[in-house]
Amino acid sequence: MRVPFTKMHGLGNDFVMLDARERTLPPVTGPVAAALADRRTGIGCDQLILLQPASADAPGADFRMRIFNSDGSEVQSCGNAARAVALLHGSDAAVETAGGTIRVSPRDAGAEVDMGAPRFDWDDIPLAYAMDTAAMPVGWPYAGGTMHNPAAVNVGNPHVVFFVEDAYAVPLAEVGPDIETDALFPERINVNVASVSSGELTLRVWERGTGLTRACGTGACATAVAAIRRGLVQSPVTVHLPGGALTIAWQQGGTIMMTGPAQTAFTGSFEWEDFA
Ligand SMILES: N[C@H](CCC[C@H](N)C(=O)O)C(=O)O
Repeated sequence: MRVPFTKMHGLGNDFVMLDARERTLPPVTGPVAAALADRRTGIGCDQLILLQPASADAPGADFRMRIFNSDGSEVQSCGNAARAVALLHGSDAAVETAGGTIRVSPRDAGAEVDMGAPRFDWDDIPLAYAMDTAAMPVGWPYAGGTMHNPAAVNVGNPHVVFFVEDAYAVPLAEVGPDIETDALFPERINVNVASVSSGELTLRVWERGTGLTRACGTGACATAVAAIRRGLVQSPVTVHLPGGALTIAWQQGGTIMMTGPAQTAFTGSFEWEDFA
């Protein structure tokens, strides 16, 4: 079966988009997603995004977005892909995800997304046992220092956020995998390292199931919420990632609004049987 795809990205966090809202595709499994995501033997992407008709679980949604990391793991949310979906869909939409229903609105060269409300309870992250998620009594050493007292936030998917002097001084490719797979995080975790300067955030992310990416929308949301909770910045806040900047707005008790760019790189097609 010949299958069309659209290659898109949000600040360099890239996606292969499969649109099965009006056509039937064979089941997308973890191994198929990982094969398509492979940058040498497949199309290559950080995440594979599958659009389908909304399920009965989300009556108010216009359609469903499923997210597969490049390791094939299916996860609950993807902020940069939400903006790409807004661009692809071309109008406002309520989008069902495993992390809850989000609302996307195309904006000039990008989109605004209501990512829903963050959750902070230890068992909502989830953590393996009870702990204060505003400043966790844990630390991880790395060559040259120790990162400690992170925050944990669930923004549809799980994030741990470390605030450090210089986000670019942390060897994130070394310490990220250890934290991602620590037993404290039964569903693994996305690892955010951020620094604060002039009321803005500088952020780098080791993504669960993918590794270092040029940008992470949910990471920007989680980090902004954690920084606002700690009084380090005010809302709305600009978050500078390696691939570019996002604007995140949030007030205690409300939902997270993320605004930023999204782009289409190219379109193509592939033979399903070559990857299944
Ligand atoms: N790696 C994430 C999914 C992709 C999130 C990221 N690409 C974004 O823009 O939010 C996870 O396992 O929860």
